[in-house]
Amino acid sequence: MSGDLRPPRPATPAGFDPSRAAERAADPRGWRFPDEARDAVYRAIAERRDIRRFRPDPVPDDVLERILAAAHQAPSVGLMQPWRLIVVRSLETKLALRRLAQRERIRQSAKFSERAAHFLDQKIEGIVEAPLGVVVCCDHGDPDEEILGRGTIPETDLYSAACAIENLWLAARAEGLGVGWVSFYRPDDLRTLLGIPARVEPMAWLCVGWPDERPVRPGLEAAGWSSRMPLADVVIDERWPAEHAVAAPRRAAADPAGRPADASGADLCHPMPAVRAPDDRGPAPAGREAAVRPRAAPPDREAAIAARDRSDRLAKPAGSLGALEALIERWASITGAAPPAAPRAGVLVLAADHGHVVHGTSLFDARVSAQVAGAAARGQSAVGVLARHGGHELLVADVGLVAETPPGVRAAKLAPGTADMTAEPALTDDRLDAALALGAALAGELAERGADCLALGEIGIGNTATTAALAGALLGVGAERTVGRGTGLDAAGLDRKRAVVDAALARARASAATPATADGAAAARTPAPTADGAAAARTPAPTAEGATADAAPLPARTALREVGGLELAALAGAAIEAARRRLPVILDGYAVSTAALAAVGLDGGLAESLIASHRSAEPGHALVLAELGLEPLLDLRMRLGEASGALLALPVIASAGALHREMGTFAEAGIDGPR
Ligand SMILES: Cc1cc2ncn([C@H]3O[C@H](COP(=O)(O)O)[C@@H](O)[C@H]3O)c2cc1C
Ligand SMILES: O=C(O)c1cccnc1
Repeated sequence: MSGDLRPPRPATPAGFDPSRAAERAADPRGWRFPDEARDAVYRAIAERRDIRRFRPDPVPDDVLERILAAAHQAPSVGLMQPWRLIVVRSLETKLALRRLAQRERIRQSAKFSERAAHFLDQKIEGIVEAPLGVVVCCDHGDPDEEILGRGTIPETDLYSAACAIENLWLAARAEGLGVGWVSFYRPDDLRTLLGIPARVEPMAWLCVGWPDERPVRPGLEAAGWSSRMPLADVVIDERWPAEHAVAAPRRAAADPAGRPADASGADLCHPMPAVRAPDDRGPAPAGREAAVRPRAAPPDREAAIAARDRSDRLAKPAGSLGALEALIERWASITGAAPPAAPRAGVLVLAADHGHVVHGTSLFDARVSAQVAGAAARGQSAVGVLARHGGHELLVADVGLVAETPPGVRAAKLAPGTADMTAEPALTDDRLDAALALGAALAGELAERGADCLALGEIGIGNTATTAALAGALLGVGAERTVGRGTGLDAAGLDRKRAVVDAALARARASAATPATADGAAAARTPAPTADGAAAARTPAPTAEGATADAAPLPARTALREVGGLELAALAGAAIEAARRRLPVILDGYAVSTAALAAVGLDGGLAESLIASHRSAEPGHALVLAELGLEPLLDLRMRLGEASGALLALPVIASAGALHREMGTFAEAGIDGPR
């Protein structure tokens, strides 16, 4: 017993396992996992995929907690644990992020090939499809706090948070959960949406849910985009090789054999952060801004998923109907079903005049508005012909013509035109309210008469100048970006129109910034609170190219009141009413789309009910559509108005409906599915 003369074993140091030095020396590999467990780790790594399609089934809380705990076990420099994990379940938030991502995609679309655009499309849809969003943020904390290891490399907190993302991703794979990393948004947009403070970096939106695809190799590789580089290309012996001898590591070309390896799972492009202005789409604002309460019906996710599932089963290559598939899904999410094979539109064309035409903002005289409205009602103008041939019900209404209401046109005049927007607010608050209500009533009337959707149009000499001012006010940009030729102004006319629009914008911005007055109109002049509680007039907005805007955007109600017009305000009311009734709103050109942008400012939920028919030749239209996150179905370089573009898109919508409803599935048509 006393034969063992070795000194007593020192106690195991705190935080270590009980192995002895001799044991470790005898079996240096003794710390490894049993083979099966080790293989499972490598398998999770090798079979991790960036997932884009998700089932709607919920993720149980215990599974979610395990993957969040895995993220939280990531290594971090100085044990700073900078990650913050925001779990998002709200459909409203997911829809809002999808809009932001769509907006970025449209803004940057020129940079993408068709293939890239397709990948991004799918990625963006994943935001809404996945039951969960996990936003991984990095809290930079106090830069002066001493953190081990951060001294020379300040980005170490980001590196650490990236490890947390990978941990979550691998754990999710082991659980059978899919993760899709989305970074196609402006960080400031996401900050505003989720109330994230400026010192915190939103690094990734992770879509998390049960996958509705089980890819054996990366999507980008399957599409022949690129493939995993050989290990030897990325591992360097001892020293960086001389640059002239070996080309810098680059992405490998596609490997047609498709080795089962992964490529980047992250987005194709990371937009530079830019300052994004809050708008007035936050909580219902106080005072007059609140006159129109959010009323849009929520999207029907189940119907949208059912439509997508059917699209996938139809006898065609997956996704081959392109934008029509997105259209069908949107229609289903609005109405509960795919488009009918012959949708009947209620065509609402609202006519009014504009005070600023005295400055020569149109090639035509104000009296022409009523003449065109009369011709429309008689079936002689463009919308008259298209509505007749399409078999759609057409309602032309005078909501503010200077001339007498022509025969055949609904008499609903609120005023003989607007005031001159360069000199005073184009509308009073009461008139604006009346116009919103009138548009809603007219839309309701068409809905009651059985319309499947609402096609919106306008008539009003000078209304492209009003539209340019409204778009400028809503987007925080100047006339340079929003004014086009309208009915066909020459260069001098264009200059005149720009000057008028800039003058109106300057007056409107000054008026909106004026503090309270005794007449009680003050509430309406104060920028509405935004999602993060700040004033709307805080920061300039990014413009379509991502540059900084000229000025702070104005709240929608303020913008409508300051520049008008009566038909645009009534169109906004009509769009809101249609969305409440689950009717798709088919936008026409520049004027209608800008009215819809104002309507979205009054009721954010409306955005999901909009369908863009065409892109007008008016240059500002693209800006407005991008802001709405909408891609038009057609681009025919039209610049007519009246709802002509909306009616031209209806046969496309009808065809999408017919295809969706009447094509056979692979099984029905006896066609073999993909290998
Ligand atoms: C004959 C005629 C028919 C039209 N139909 C639509 N518009 C379109 O042009 C007008 C807007 O352009 P601007 O701002 O340059 O005046 C609106 O009436 C719009 O509906 C017409 C214009 C004219 C002249
Ligand atoms: O795009 C439009 O809506 C438009 C363009 C020019 C004239 N009227 C309307």
